[in-house]
Amino acid sequence: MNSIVTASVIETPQATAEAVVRLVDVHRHFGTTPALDGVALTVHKGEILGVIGRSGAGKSTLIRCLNGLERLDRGEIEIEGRSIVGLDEKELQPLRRRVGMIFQHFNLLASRTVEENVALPLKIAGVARTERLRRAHELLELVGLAGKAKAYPSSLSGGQKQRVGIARALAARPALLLSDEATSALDPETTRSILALLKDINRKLGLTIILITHEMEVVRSIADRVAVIDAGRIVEEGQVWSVFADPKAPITRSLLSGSRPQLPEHIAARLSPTSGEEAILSIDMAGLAAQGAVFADLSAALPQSFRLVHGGIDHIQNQPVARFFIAVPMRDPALKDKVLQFLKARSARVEVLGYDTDHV
Ligand SMILES: Nc1ncnc2c1ncn2[C@@H]1O[C@H](COP(=O)(O)OP(=O)(O)OP(=O)(O)O)[C@@H](O)[C@H]1O
Repeated sequence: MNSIVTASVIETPQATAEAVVRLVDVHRHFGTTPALDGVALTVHKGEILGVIGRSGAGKSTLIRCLNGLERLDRGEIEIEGRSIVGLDEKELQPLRRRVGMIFQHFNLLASRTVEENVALPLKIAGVARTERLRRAHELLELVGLAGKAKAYPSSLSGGQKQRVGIARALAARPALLLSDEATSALDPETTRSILALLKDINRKLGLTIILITHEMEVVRSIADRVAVIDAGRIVEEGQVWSVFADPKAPITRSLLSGSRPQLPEHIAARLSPTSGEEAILSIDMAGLAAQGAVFADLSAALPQSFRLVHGGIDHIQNQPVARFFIAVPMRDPALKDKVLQFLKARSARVEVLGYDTDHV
C-alpha cells in the first residue's frame, strides 16, 4: 500500500523534548488475558497523547500501571526519568504527586466545598491551610470557577464538577495529567468546553497529558499524537492528522468510521466486486494534495468526466485531510487505470471499492 503521509508536513516540537513518561515492553496478564502485552510508549514534555481503544483493550490497566496501582509482570515504566517499578507505597507517594488524575465520574467529596476539594491533595501533602487555599483559588480562577469556591459539588453541573476535578488534579503542580474518560459522562457541548480547557492548560502550563478515551473525536480535538490499543498491544501510533488521513490497523479504521466520510450505505449495498457501469473509488489525501485542486487537474487530464459521489476536506492539526468517493464510467476501462495512475502519482491512496450496477 502506498503511504499518503510519508512527507512530514508539520514538525513535532516534542521530538526533541524530554520524555515525561516512558514505557518499555510492559506486560500485565490476568490469567490468560493479556491486559497489556508488550506496550512501549514515550510521552514528551508538553505533549498531549490520546490513547484510544475499545472496551477491554487495556486502557484502565495502563492507567493503573502509570499510577503504580498495578504491578507489572515484566517491563519498565519511568516517570520523569525515574523507574516506578517495584516501589512500595511509601516510595510511590512522591510519584503520585507528580501525576494528577481526572475521572469520568469526577470523584469529588460531596461533604467538602469546592475549594476544600481542590485543596485536598495539598492538605494530604502537609501544605499549610492559608497556602493551600491560596493555591485552590488560583486554580479555580484558571478553570473558570472563581465564584464557586464555597459551593458544594451537588450544586454544580457535570461540566463544573469536572472543572473542579481538573483544578484538584493540578493542585500539587504535577508533571503529568492522566485523563481517564474525563468527558464520557458529559454532553457534547460541555465535552467541547472541557477539552478546550485541557488544551488551554496544556499550552499555558506546558503540562503533559495522557487522555484515555474510546472516542476518536476527543483525540481529534486536542491530542498531538494518538496510540491505538487493542488486546493489550499498541497497534498504531502517530500524529493525529496522519492517523486520520491514513489509518493502517483495522481497529483504527473501525474506531474512525464515525469521524471520516464513509461511502453511503445504499451505494455500498449495491456494489458488485467484479463489474458494473461505474467503478467506485475511495481517495485519501493529506497535506498539499488534499487542498482541492487535484480534482480540477484530474478532470483536465481525462477524456471523459467522472462523478463526485461523496466526501470532503477536513482540517486536523491545521493539516488538510481529504477523503472522497468518485464514480468513474466503465465504458472505457482504460479510464479507471488513468485515474488510479494520476492520483497515485499525487500521493493519494486510492482503492477500487467495487462497481456500481444500478446508477441512474
Ligand atoms: N483485575 C482484573 N482481573 C481479571 N481480569 C482483568 C482485571 N483487570 C482487567 N482485566 C481484563 O483485562 C483486559 C483489559 O481490561 P481494561 O479494564 O484495562 O480494559 P479497558 O480498555 O480499560 O476497558 P473499558 O474501556 O471497558 O474500561 C480485559 O479483558 C479485562 O477483563
